[in-house]
Amino acid sequence: MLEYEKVPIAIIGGSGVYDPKIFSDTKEIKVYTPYGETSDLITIGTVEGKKVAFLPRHGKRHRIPPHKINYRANLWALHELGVKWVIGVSAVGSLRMDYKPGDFVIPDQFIDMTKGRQYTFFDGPVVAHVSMADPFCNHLRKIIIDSSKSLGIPTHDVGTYICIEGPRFSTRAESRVWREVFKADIIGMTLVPEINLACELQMCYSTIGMVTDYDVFADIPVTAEEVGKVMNENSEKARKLLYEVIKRIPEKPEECSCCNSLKTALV
Ligand SMILES: CSC[C@H]1O[C@H](OP(=O)(O)O)[C@H](O)[C@@H]1O
Ligand SMILES: Nc1ncnc2[nH]cnc12
Repeated sequence: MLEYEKVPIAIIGGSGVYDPKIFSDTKEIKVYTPYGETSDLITIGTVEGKKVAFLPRHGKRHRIPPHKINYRANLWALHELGVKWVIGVSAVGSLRMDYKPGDFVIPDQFIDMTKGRQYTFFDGPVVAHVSMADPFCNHLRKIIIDSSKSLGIPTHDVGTYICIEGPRFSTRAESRVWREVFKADIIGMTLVPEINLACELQMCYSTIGMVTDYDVFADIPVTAEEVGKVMNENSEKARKLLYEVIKRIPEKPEECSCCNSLKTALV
C-alpha cells in the first residue's frame, strides 16, 4: 500500500472554485483508490502552517456533471491522506426571498432527492447504517459561521439543502414542492452522497453554500450562466472565508459524533 503525507483538512471546491489560491508550497498528487479515479489531482499545500488538501469536485475545467462525480473515490482518497475535516464549497439556489444571491448559508439538514448514485462504502458483506439525524459536523459548522460573520459576510446559520439529481434544474412545479411542501431553504446537486460517504469514513463534514440564484420561483429562472457569474463575483469572499476557517481549526479536534459514526452503525 502507498503511504501518503498526512493532511488533516480538505476543501472540496464546487462550481467556480477550481483552485486553491490561498495555499502556499503546493504540490499535486494522485491518490489511488479501490473505487477508481478522483475528480482531479489533489493539491496539497499550507495555510497558516497547516497542511490542507484541495480537490475540485467537477474537475479543474468543470468537466464532470454532478451525477457522474466519483464521490466514493474522492472521499476515499481524502481519507487515505488522513483528512479529518472536510469543508465542501457549493453554489446553491435559494428557495426563500430572505436568502439572497451573494449570501452564504451553512446548512444543518438535507433532503435527498437524488436517484442513482453510489451512496455507501458498505455494499456487503459488511453492512452499516450510519445515523444521519444531524448530518453536518456541529463543531465545523460553528467555526465556519463564526469566521464568516467575523468577516462581515451575510451568513445564515441554518438551512435545509435539498439535493436533486440534476443535471437539469427544477421545474416551477418541483420548485414549489421543495419550498412549500418540503420546506427546504436551498437547492443543489452535489451534497449527496458526498456527506454520507464522509460520515461513513468518520470525517467531520460541513458545507459553505453560496447562494447564486432564486432557483425558478423568481420571474427569471436560474441558468448555469447566472450561477457562474455570481460565483465569480463571490469567489474572493469564499477564499477569505476558507483562510479564516483553516486558521481557526484546532490542531487536535475534540471528539464528536462524526468521529464515532460507525460505533452504532454496524449490523
Ligand atoms: C453550474 S450550476 C449547477 C451546479 O452548481 C452546483 O455545483 P457545486 O455544488 O459543485 O457548486 C450544483 O450542485 C450543480 O452541480
Ligand atoms: N437553482 C439551483 N438548482 C440546483 N442546483 C443549483 N446550483 C446553484 N443553483 C442551483
